[in-house]
Amino acid sequence: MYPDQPNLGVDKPVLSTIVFIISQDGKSVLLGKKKRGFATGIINGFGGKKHPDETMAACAIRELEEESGITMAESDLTYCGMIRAVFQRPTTNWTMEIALFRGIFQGQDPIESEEMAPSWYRIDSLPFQDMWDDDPSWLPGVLHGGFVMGDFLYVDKVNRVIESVIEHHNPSACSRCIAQESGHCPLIPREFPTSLRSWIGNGGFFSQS
Ligand SMILES: Nc1[nH]c(=O)nc2c1ncn2[C@H]1C[C@H](O)[C@@H](COP(=O)(O)OP(=O)(O)OP(=O)(O)O)O1
Repeated sequence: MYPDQPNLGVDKPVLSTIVFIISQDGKSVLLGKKKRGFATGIINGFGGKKHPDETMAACAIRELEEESGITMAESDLTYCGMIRAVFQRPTTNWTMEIALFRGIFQGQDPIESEEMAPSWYRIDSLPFQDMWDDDPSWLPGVLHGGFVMGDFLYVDKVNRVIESVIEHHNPSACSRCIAQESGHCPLIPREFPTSLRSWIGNGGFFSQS
């Protein structure tokens, strides 16, 4: 689960992106199974680490094309939130901050890359058993047009969230939250856990804004 460089993300968060391409009927999403490197075997949208000289949106466009062959303009993507994953390690933790984007499929079929094997999945039956542990708590909302900000603390070397806090800015878009009139995701604690704050360290995208 860890990237090759053990010190990456320790002093300041690794900034990265994910793009979710949604079918024109709104019922399916294009995802890819990671074939190599960090998080091999995990199914996710297309994305990766931001280069120093680019914006998050430019990174999203570049990574989408590198991993799926699909070309899109920045204006075709909608920014739909940010999640932060803190990975707990015995002596140091490291952090990844991930900007989320949504786009509508424009007819260009994806091509398998050396990094990702793309497939369409129905939004009402996403393959959560093979996805990141945080995804069930926010991805349905984002795929239905919502906006999310979330923090997740991961246990050492395991794809398992041990603490989290999440805010759906458009709670009506998330079916899990519709079930709870409060508008809060039932999967996460209502109060921001102070213990999670202490794991976050030196801040990054969130603290810059
Ligand atoms: N907790 C998490 N939940 C989630 O949904 N996606 C996560 C996640 N933690 C990381 N990711 C995603 C964000 C990003 O799209 C991807 C990590 O990017 P990679 O390490 O694959 O970057 P690159 O494609 O730049 O890799 P290299 O070219 O191998 O350096 O994993």
